Amino acid sequence: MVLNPVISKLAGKLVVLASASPRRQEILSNAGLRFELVPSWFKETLDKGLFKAPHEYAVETAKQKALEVARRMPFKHLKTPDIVIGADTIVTVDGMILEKPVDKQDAYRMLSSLSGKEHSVFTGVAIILCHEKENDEVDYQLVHFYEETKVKFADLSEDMLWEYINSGEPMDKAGGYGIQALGGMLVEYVHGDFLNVVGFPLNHFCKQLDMIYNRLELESGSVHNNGTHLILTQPSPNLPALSKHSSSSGPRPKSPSASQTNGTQSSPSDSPIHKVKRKDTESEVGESSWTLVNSLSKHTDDAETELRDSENTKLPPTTSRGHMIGHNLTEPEDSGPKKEELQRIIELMDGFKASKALFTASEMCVFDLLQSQPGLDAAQVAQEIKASEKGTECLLEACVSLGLLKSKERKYQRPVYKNTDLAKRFLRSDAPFSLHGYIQHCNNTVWPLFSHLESAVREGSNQHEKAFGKKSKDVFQDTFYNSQEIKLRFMNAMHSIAKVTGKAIATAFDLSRFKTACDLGGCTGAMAYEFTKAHPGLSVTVFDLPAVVEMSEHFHPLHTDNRVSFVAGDFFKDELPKADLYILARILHDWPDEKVHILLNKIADASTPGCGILLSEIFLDEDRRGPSRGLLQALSMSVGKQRGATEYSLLLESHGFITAQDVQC
Ligand SMILES: Cc1cn([C@H]2C[C@H](O)[C@@H](COP(=O)(O)OP(=O)(O)OP(=O)(O)O)O2)c(=O)[nH]c1=O
Repeated sequence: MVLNPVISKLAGKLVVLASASPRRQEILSNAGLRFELVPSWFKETLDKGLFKAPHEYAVETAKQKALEVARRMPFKHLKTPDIVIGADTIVTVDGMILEKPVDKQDAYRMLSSLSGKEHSVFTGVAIILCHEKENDEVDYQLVHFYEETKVKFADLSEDMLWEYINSGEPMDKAGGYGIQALGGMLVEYVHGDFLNVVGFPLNHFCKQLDMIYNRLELESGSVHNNGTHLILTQPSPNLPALSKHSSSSGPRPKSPSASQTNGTQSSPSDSPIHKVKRKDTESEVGESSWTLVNSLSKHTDDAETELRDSENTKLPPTTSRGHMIGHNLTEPEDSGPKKEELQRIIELMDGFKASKALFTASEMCVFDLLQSQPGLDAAQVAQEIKASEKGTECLLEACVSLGLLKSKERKYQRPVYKNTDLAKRFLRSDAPFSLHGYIQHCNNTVWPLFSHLESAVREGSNQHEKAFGKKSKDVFQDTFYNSQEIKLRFMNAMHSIAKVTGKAIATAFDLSRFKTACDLGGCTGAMAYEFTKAHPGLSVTVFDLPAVVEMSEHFHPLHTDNRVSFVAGDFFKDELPKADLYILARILHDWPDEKVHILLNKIADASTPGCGILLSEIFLDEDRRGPSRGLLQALSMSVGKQRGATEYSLLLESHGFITAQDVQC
């Protein structure tokens, strides 16, 4: 039995701890983790001067320790591990990085520099996920993060210092002390994770495992919606506004008692605002980033942005390789462009090429073709998709480099191609979680709009006319969307996104007390079906424009659930169907505040105490510095607006709904 269910996800996997540290072994085995011990041979000799902040040094060392073991095992141990864990602990004080002392004198220098002061202990952790490929090569997916703990030492007398050094304890420990033993007597306070000081940030590690195995696992439709949040709100029963208030379009008067009177009001510790700020608090003690080494896709979480942002604010690099020599607290000299900096810029410059390669391969049905006929070479693919051989070869090779296709070299013959798992799951048009429809929308609608971004920025208006020769005010009702083909494409896009994200949204909250729901702007009903699938006692009415409801029949044959019904209407004008729960998934960002108020007013009118709203959107960070996905989307939005959690909560509150729960999925 293990306390943390994430640890149990590793049962049956070959987990390797690439560390000789007895502390790390003890922490992880006490947590119930079963692992094999293969200490790393990597020498901790990275040049500290190359790192902008101390944690980067610790993370890089942890990565190198783990990678060395991951690469060695298939050859020396003749087995490939599933996961390799590496870690590196350092102590920083006054801009210096302290590792393990080389001798007693070194320990004395370290401990006297810590005396009477607060210092930081950083542990960098690298988790390497090894994927064996058919050709016996191994792909390494790397997840790394770090944790910072602040420790304050009491003033240490010379006698104490030498007594402690002579105990022998300092010698194999970063900073020359062991907080878990005699060294604990030197410590006045600890802020942060204690185990991080001892050598392994167990809590942060479990959170990362959770990200790997629960959130990012794309099995059974649960996906990580990078930045998508859901809010479940319910009207306060004490608000007269909820019973019979006139449905004016402006905000309802806010009752100061609203949040105090409802029993479900969150305490500060679990209020949505607090949770949205979770990232800020976490960033005080640690950050994480996701990189894929060698192949396939690249996951980036918000913390990676924090990592970049924090570069300028952390300690300047030490200039020495040693433990305490020559630190520099002034502005570091610009030693020319760093590899990672250039890489980041190049990634940004090339981003559009990767998108367009994906769109083109998808439009030309390459993934469908290679699904039905795996193992074709470039000439055969070119013939099937009616394209030039040269162009097709370039496209196929680009897709291989992006992790969308796999190629197999053959002696004296041209390579053959087949879909990667990613392409099988998301890119073929008939896959259960196909994003084909959404990709087509990106290629045919979003892409042309973005090609006029400069004019959009100059003019502050949408560029439909320039991109498509038609003006667009209300994207869902104007002439642009009047074409059947375009409407169907848009519905296809919404359908595919709803299918991929629907389960995560439907299961994010306990909805057992709701018997009826209304999915406003529910389009093809894909989301509604996910809700009925997840909640056997729930019936869902999809409410959307008449033309949409009419066309949604194209998608119905897939579904036979009689708990999903469709009602045609305009949610700004017509009466809303009665329901216990109103679902607003990816709706509100399309509209300015005035329109949002009209819609929320109508929901409030249709609601009785105890009813709820489930809101799913990309929430901007409170400081509006991320996530990029939301901010980039805003660039092509015409009348709508991206908002943060507090902004949404305030809009909801002004119509008598208090935020009951906020989750990120
Ligand atoms: C600050 C501090 C460090 N430490 C230990 C944890 C680490 O084992 C060590 C820092 O050295 P590391 O280089 O991080 O680890 P290591 O050399 O012991 O093991 P490996 O490289 O094989 O993984 O210091 C304590 O045990 N207690 C403490 O209070």
